[in-house]
Amino acid sequence: MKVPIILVNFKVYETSYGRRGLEMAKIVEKVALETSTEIIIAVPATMITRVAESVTIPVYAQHVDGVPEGAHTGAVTPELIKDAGAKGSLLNHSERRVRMDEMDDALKRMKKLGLESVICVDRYELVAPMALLKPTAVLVEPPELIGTGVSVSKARPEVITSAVDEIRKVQGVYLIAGAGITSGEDVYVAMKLGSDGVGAASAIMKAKEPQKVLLDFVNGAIRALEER
Ligand SMILES: O=C[C@H](O)COP(=O)(O)O
Repeated sequence: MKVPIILVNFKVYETSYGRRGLEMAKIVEKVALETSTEIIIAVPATMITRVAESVTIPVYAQHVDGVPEGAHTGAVTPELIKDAGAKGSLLNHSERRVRMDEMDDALKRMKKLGLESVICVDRYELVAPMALLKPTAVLVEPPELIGTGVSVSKARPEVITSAVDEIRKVQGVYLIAGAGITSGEDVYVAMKLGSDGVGAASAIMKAKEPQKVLLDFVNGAIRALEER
């Protein structure tokens, strides 16, 4: 994982799967290559192999289950996503919670498999406790702003600054901010407040011109880094 971190969560938007999902992955790859910036995409589990075989950017799962191998119908385990070609996964997104004991187990197995991990939390108070589990990054997102187009950078900047204070208590874990990130300015502000990057979904997945939006994001991130 490299700073600036830009993580595009495909969720299950209609642009996330099939031919359109593949096209979206290619668009993200194009922007990543053109700007020499790493952009991570978290795709539906059913798309991991197809996408990972088609693009050079890091492909993540959106969720993993901490259940052991064996009789667990429908589970998506760390071993399965690794085998499918994923480089990492989100864990505990507010739209896909994971029980604490399962998260701990999933994380241990992900580390063993060399997979990156992004634990999502819905409030800054959970940043340090989750960072102590030593994921690659913690993603803080106020759930009420997710998908609204009203960014955490503008509406709840104190969430980012408090989360930055929390992540500093633990060495070697990145902090990502998300929820409602819509423009390069939102990315710029999130990073100026001290985050290592952003997570975003709707602004890109629902955009008429996702390439333009993403390019704006990357430019905002680069501008913030240059001013550090
Ligand atoms: O993982 C991504 C977040 O839930 C942000 O979603 P959003 O950009 O649609 O607000």
